Amino acid sequence: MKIFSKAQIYEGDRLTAERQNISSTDLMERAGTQIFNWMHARMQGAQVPIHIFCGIGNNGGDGLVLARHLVLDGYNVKTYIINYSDKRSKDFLINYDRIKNTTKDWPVLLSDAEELPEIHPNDIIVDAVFGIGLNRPVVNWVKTLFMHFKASKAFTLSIDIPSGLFVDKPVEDEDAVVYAGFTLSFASPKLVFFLPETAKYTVQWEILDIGLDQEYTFTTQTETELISKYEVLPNYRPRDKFSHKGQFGHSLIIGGSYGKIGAVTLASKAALSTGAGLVTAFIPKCGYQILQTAFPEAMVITDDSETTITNINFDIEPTVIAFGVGIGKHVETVKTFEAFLKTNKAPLVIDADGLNILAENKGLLKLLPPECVLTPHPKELERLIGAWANDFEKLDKAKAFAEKYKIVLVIKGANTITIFNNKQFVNTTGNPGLATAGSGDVLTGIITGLISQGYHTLSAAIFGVYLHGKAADIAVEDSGYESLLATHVIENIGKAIVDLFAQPEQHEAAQQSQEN
Ligand SMILES: NC(=O)C1=CN([C@@H]2O[C@H](COP(=O)(O)OP(=O)(O)OC[C@H]3O[C@@H](n4cnc5c(N)ncnc54)[C@H](OP(=O)(O)O)[C@@H]3O)[C@@H](O)[C@H]2O)[C@@H](O)CC1
Ligand SMILES: [K+]
Repeated sequence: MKIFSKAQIYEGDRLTAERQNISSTDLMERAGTQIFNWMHARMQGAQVPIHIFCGIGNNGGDGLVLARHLVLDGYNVKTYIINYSDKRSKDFLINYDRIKNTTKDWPVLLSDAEELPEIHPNDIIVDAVFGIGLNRPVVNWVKTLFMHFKASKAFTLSIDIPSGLFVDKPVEDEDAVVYAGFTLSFASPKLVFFLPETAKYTVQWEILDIGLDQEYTFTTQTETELISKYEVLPNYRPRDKFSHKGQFGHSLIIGGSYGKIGAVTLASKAALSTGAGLVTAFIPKCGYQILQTAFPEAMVITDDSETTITNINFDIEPTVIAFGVGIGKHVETVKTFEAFLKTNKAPLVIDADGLNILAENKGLLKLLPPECVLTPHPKELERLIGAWANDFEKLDKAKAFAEKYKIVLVIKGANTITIFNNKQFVNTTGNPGLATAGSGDVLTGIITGLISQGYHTLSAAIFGVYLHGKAADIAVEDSGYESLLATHVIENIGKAIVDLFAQPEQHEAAQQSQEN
């Protein structure tokens, strides 16, 4: 799913009105009506007190449309205007008149924090104070109002975006943002729903289709894409009946050190479980028996050293090489890595201490093969690109770094973001269970296994991150978050692949067609 920028959303709204020959007021009516339908389907007329807080721009206008429909349908509604500015938008004013004329229900005007209404924990708050038009910090009394929402413990439904959250800037004051239980967003989710510092402002989100011009939404290129099943499926490479293991490549996993042979075992298992034709592990001598016993499907080549990697030397022709899991940073390891990079021609996936070696020897970066995959977690990323002040600066620096060295950068996190060529792909699968030992090794193996069978490194990174998260999502159904082991993720890669082709259950299908 595309994530549109603020400018693209405004342009989409404008073009839609123009091409469909409707007014912006009609589009607002659609938006507000969609929210009403969503609430009505869930509330079925329940008389829970609903407090609707409307700003004076178009987000507030959406709130007024919703309020009008709820009042006309007999809901228990109280509407407030948050009078933070005199610059009321045209469509706000039209809907302000409409609610007064059709319902005789005059909204309450709030201009300071003295007169805040009482809100009970079982009430519902609808937050239509600011939308994507927020462009500066909110004034103090509005901040107090947002804190009042939070303190009430009432369920909060935000329209389009939690008020106080910028679309394209970091939050400076955490109290000046609404904490939403649910956000109903128009046209596309906002990038901030997925970034570590701002994801917490909405527990859940859903997209409401307001019928934006289809040609515009299909043809517009976005900097950010949200990755779910429907984005990875078209890139899936089906196998034909007469395929043989020679077609799926040979993965070489270079890594391990004394006490860390498990990392290579996990990565090797994951590569083969994702479909690599053959897997060879290149490990220190001490790991020979361990690996052959723990994972007989893999072949093993040993280094000259008993405990570390000191001399990368093999006579096979791997399709892809993974470097770094469990490897350590021994000076001999660094030396042999440099020598290896100078002659290597195979696609490369680098993880763990492989990344730390790069960070400590930045001269090696220019030796990386084109479109090399790097999979740092935030600490490893910081060592590579330096510290950042906020998520936006992090993404900017990461994009510049990826561009400079022409690499595919996989930033691991709750919503892993893959960066290549100034585009960012935000993953949607995965869960807190993945915060466990070895889960990164498994991801390295999955990505390697995909490249091995012919996926382009970028597709392999995006698809691999998706599969890794999905396998974990399936696994936690049995294990719960706490008991999830990296091994369980490997065991469920197959189910994650099968799930790509699962037909949705009937109720899911109905919901999807409603959403589309
Ligand atoms: N476009 C369409 O057709 C559709 C749009 N839709 C809806 O419109 C929403 C966007 O509406 P919007 O552009 O009117 O902005 P909104 O967020 O309501 O803010 C209002 C104004 O407040 C101002 N302002 C900013 N920061 C401020 C601050 N800290 N303190 C005080 N004032 C501040 C700033 O104006 P300024 O003062 O800078 O001129 C801003 O313009 C969008 O999220 C969606 O819900 C849907 O109906 C679908 C159709
Ligand atoms: K809002």
